[in-house]
Amino acid sequence: MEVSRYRCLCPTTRARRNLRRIEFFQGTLDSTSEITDARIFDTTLRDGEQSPRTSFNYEDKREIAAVLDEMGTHVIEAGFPVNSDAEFEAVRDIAESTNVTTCGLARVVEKDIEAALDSGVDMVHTFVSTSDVQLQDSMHATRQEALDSAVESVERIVEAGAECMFSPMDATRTDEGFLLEVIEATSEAGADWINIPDTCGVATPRRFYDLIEKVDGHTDARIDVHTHDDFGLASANAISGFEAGASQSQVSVNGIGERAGNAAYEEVVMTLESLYDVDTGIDTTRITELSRLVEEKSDIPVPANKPIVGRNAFSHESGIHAAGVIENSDTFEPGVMTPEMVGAERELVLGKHTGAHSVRERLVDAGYAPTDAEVREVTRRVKDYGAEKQQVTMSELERFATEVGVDEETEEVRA
Ligand SMILES: CC(=O)SCCNC(=O)CCNC(=O)[C@H](O)C(C)(C)COP(=O)(O)OP(=O)(O)OC[C@H]1O[C@@H](n2cnc3c(N)ncnc32)[C@H](O)[C@@H]1OP(=O)(O)O
Ligand SMILES: CC(C)C(=O)C(=O)O
Repeated sequence: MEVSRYRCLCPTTRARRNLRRIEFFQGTLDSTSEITDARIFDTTLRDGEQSPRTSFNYEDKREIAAVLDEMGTHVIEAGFPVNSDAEFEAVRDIAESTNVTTCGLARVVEKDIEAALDSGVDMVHTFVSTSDVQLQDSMHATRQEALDSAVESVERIVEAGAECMFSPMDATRTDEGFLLEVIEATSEAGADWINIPDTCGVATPRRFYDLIEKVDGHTDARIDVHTHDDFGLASANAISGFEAGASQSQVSVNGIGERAGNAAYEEVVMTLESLYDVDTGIDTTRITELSRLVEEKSDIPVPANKPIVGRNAFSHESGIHAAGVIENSDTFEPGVMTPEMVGAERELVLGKHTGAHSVRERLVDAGYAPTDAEVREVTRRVKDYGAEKQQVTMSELERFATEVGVDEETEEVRA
């Protein structure tokens, strides 16, 4: 029930934001939840594009990559070069036209790795299944074959001079002894990054923390995590990975990706910034713009209640909440995250749950000078109208004000 935008309740400057953080977190950030190293690897153009029924054309990929680059994203996985000529060209173009570290995906297959290297990306991300179910029924390979091809692939990438990321696919459903053996072997072969993928989204934050902590003890490579949202835990697991020592998380804008998707760019970045006090270096004020761009290009609508980028993320209809927010937005918003920080706007929405404070604010904002009795009467009409599931727009509010006979504010009053 959108009716109006409510701006400038609480000016947000970086200094104020930092001050707030200190107030909110005094004594609550203990050493186990500290995150010191946090980089963002965006896979919107690779895993995000694997969303069923989604495909980005060349221009879409370029446009999305340009915004991610301008925002200061650390790595962009531009695609899977062996997929097709069009994909190869798009990846090559992004590698050439951006300043960011670019990455291309490759199976542990020679032609995939050569295609990725030829595309000119800075980093090649190679992966092999390590869980028994995938080895048996997807790759049709033994553990030894998977291990050998992983090592050979890493060696080839390192020899070619590209940065190398290795993923034991389905790590969270892999026998732990074998997982550690593959990680040790690929690390020795020269992998710069070991990515731990929760391919089928079965990790929980606690279990994922334990796994990342264990992996950290078996490699000198930097650790990256790739989490899926089958149980709605992708972003929580990504953060848990950071807490356990990972340096980087793979995310996608709006959380798009295979099945239920990946950890969401906006959720992971804002959690790091606002709840862990990490300066990611990313320009968060463009998050809403980025989300709208990916929504349009992917054709995957963002749910209204999606954290940070959903239409309702900074909207208030309930009377109690709106009344509090009118005085101080920290009353019913996180406080450590404001709409300004993500390039969004706060909205006071009028409907069945609206209270008098909100109505008064909207009327005054629109140039009226209502009495208390008039506010009560307009509020009654707003509620009745809203209860019929009708949208209470600004023009409805003005109609109610006219019907009730609310005076417009005079020059004298204004002075
Ligand atoms: C969890 C992930 O997101 S993994 C990434 C998944 N992304 C994609 O698949 C998107 C792009 N994929 C593609 O364009 C195609 O699947 C290609 C080009 C990679 C391969 O296409 P095709 O040769 O037609 O094979 P197809 O896709 O039907 O089957 C996959 C093949 O890859 C093999 N495979 C799967 N994972 C790996 C791996 N990590 N390393 C080596 N081979 C692998 C399978 O065993 C199967 O081999 P087979 O053809 O000998 O049976
Ligand atoms: C390629 C790998 C990292 C992947 O996308 C997954 O396991 O989900």
